Amino acid sequence: MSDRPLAADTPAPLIDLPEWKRFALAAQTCAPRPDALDLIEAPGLALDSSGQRHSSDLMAAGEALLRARDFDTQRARLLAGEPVNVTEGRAAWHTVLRAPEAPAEVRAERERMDAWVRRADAGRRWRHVVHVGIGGSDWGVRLAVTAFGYAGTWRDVRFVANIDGHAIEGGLAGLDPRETLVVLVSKSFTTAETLENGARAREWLTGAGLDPAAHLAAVTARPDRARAWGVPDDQIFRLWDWVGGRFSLWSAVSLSTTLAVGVDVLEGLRAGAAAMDAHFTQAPLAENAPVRMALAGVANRSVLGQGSLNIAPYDSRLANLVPYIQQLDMESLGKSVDAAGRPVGVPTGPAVWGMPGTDAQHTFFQWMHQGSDGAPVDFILCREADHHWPAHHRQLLANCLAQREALMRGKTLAQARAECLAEGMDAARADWLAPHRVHPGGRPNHLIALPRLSPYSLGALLALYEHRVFTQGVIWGIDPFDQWGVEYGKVLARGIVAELDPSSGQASRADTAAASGAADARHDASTRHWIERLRRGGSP
Ligand SMILES: O=P(O)(O)OC[C@H]1O[C@H](O)[C@H](O)[C@@H](O)[C@@H]1O
Repeated sequence: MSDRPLAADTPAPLIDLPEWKRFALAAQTCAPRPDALDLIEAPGLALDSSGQRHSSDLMAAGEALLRARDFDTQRARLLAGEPVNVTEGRAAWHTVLRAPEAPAEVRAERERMDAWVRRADAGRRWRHVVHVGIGGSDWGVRLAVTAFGYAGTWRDVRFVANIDGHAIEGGLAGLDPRETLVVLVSKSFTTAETLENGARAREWLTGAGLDPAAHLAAVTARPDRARAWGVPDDQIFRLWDWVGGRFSLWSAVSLSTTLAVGVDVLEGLRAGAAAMDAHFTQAPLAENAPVRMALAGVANRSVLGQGSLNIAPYDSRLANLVPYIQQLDMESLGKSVDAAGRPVGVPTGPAVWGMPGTDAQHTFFQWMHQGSDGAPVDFILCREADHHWPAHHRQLLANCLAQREALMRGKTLAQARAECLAEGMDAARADWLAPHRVHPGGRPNHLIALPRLSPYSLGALLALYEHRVFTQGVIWGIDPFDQWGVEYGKVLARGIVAELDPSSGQASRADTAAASGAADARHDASTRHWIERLRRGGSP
């Protein structure tokens, strides 16, 4: 960790800035204007912000706010690989992983992995791939494999993330160990879930009479640990400390993606993301897609009090986009203090949730239309489908546009009453039913349209979200690249694991405390109760 002084990275408190007050006032006093089309054509996608509040005054206030936050300098520091992750004193240089002119060591590792995969393909090796990793070492790969391998691939890829033993049991069930490659992905190579699940897979290989080393590959920033764990050097692929886990799919973390759907997919993802990086760097702020999404996100969350953000991809192949963005956004922006440790003073990152449409319409869209809170929505669609049923695609697109229009337009009491009367109800019944059919409308949204779901457009989409998250971090003044909150629970779990083990000394300490009636100061009464009870397993 660097001892770099914080001062250089410490912005002024947001709420003290006159630019913030101007932005907040402008956001409060303008309305969404869906009749004024507000469209940006960015690489790989088009962003329609017509469903967000917008006005020339709000845009000018947003630009002034970004200037006050020294946005140009912060963006340049991100892209130059400077230590923008202030609390951990390191860079977040994911953009270089997809840069055509990447440093030699990055290019060399890309080539080494591609060559390894091509050799495996040529030899038709590894009918089954078991990808073991969690969080940033999992979601990007799941997303890409589902997006491009949705119709099946000759290699069967399974994902094992959870420490729940059922996950690894199911992940290995029915596979032929002789045909199986187990890919362990862990930046730190210390993550308990990944190492435990990896150990079960290794036992499974040994139990089948195989040399596990021949069936293991690893992707990590700590090749020394992977080597000590038993992975041969030529099957260890590198990432670097200066890449955050949730920003790492551009690296060898996507080994399983390339085994499932080809090295070209990863190349396409990188090319789309690199094009979005160039757009983020060069486009004027008013036409800069990530910046516009960030300004809308800050207005919705910090000014208008919207507590969540719904992601609605109208493409079933993008089912894993929701957890991917959940981690990207919530691990990055789920913080309440700025880089100097002061309260930000306004609500920061929203809860991110969602589900592909049209499933979502039959699950929670009722709440979006008429619930007391509602949520801003990012609608995502692909103009062209890759199947052969155009009528399905027309219905899918129609549903997306209709839901969006209903959320924007709403329906007044007078309209609802007139509708009831037109359906033949008498006036008394129309008066009674009409309030149930009112929609407030005015729900903020973006529409993001990809030409089709290509690796290029998906890469651009993911980079759009990465830069949106970064820009919101700059405005709020928080470090979007650390995740201290994840640590606390991990540390407590380590202690409780030992206490749950009936053979451990720690557990007997809890027993003794319970037997003597003395409170065990390490836990509250309820946690202590459950440790005791769960230690006994199924017995009463
Ligand atoms: O890749 P690893 O070191 O195994 O880490 C896996 C995951 O661990 C934690 O949950 C972090 O909060 C994530 O950001 C990270 O992606």
